[in-house]
Amino acid sequence: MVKYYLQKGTHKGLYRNIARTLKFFQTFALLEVGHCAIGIVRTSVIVTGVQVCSRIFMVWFITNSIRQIQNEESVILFVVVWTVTEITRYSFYTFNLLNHLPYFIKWARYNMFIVMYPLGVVGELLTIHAALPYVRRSGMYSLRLPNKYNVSFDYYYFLIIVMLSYIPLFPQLYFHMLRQRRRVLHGEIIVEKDE
Ligand SMILES: CCCCCCCCCCCCC/C=C/C(=O)SCCNC(=O)CCNC(=O)[C@H](O)C(C)(C)COP(=O)(O)OP(=O)(O)OC[C@H]1O[C@@H](n2cnc3c(N)ncnc32)[C@H](O)[C@@H]1OP(=O)(O)O
Repeated sequence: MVKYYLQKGTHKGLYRNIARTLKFFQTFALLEVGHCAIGIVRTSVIVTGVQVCSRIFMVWFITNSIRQIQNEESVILFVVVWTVTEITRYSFYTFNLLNHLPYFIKWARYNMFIVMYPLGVVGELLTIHAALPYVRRSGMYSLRLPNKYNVSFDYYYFLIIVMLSYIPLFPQLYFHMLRQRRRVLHGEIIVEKDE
């Protein structure tokens, strides 16, 4: 991403450039949910599931599907935030497994989210908001009556519901991380409700 920006001097076209890699790795992250479900990783399936599904949704059903929004600054915002977050998170896992975890990586894993999570949410919500006019105009992924299934679905309103669902869901993820932070950095014993 940095190389692209330095070479082109603009963020326009950056999403197209990284789209294939982004789609591959974000989809691959579904394995993380499986790992929690079968107990390889000791963390909440619900928290991990919401996190992974919201990203897959952003990648496939918003950014990849609506070409007109791919050059929005908000797309770059959430992509940069996800990237920085995952570099830190996977460095943490790797060094942890090697039993040589530098304190600054542990510190970064359990502090950076305080700023990165809200920034990621802002990027995602602004991107969905930017998509709304195109979705309304094109009627994409919508099913209008009459049809042979006798079912109607309006993707435009679905997106509004998705945006509203951040209000109850995001605090759950954020407080989960705050609890993890207290456990790992301050040694507090925390009992998760959904475990
Ligand atoms: C149909 C559409 C639906 C849409 C719905 C929309 C609603 C959306 C609501 C809100 C969406 C928010 C969107 C935001 C997205 C962003 O990412 S913004 C960027 C900032 N993001 C973050 O900072 C993410 C922070 N969150 C997390 O990291 C997560 O909560 C988590 C990864 C999902 C879970 O982490 P946690 O419970 O803290 O578990 P860990 O501590 O990481 O792991 C537990 C133990 O397991 C070990 N481990 C885990 N994975 C691995 C691995 N791959 N390899 C090796 N080891 C692993 C880990 O070391 C821990 O071990 P111990 O320390 O021994 O316990």
